[in-house]
Amino acid sequence: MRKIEHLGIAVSDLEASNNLFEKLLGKAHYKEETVEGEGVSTSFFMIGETKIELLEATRDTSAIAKFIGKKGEGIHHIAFDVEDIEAEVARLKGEGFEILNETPKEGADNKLVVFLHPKSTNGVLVELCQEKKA
Ligand SMILES: CC[C@H](C(=O)O)C(=O)SCCNC(=O)CCNC(=O)[C@H](O)C(C)(C)COP(=O)(O)OP(=O)(O)OC[C@H]1O[C@@H](n2cnc3c(N)ncnc32)[C@H](O)[C@@H]1OP(=O)(O)O
Ligand SMILES: [Co+2]
Repeated sequence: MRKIEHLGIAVSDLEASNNLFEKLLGKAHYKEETVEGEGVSTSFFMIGETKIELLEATRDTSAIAKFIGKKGEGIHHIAFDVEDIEAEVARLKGEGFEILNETPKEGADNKLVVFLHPKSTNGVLVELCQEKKA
């Protein structure tokens, strides 16, 4: 793990939360992106070397919709930047962590992503992110 890539925050209204976080952080978000595969619309703020990722569900079956339905808005996951996601998945599997998708999938912000089940990480949903190679 090289650094915290982003903190994912589940929100019900992306536009309203963009305004709130722009006031909070004193800066505008630098991109919005929908990831249909995940059923999310995202918005990113750069804070030093780390990002805040706001996530709104685009469909009822999305993980974000289910999370908000159960727990309300709030911190949803922590994402770590990794050099080699396949190697990291193999290492973590060997360490006994539960990998939710062994094959990396399309993430936002030009990433390949893998998730670990929160029950194997002290109740914290963990995402691994590798920058897609050009
Ligand atoms: C990829 C685009 C973008 C990016 O950065 O590029 C994203 O970050 S997309 C983010 C949204 N996508 C995901 O979260 C994908 C991975 N998540 C999942 O596969 C599910 O959400 C899963 C497996 C974590 C939970 O799904 P499930 O259907 O099992 O929901 P339950 O409510 O039944 O949860 C079971 C159990 O886990 C606890 N839980 C659920 N979500 C979280 C969470 N975010 N953090 C911590 N714990 C979580 C939930 O409370 C249940 O625990 P229990 O003790 O049984 O109540
Ligand atoms: Co994320």
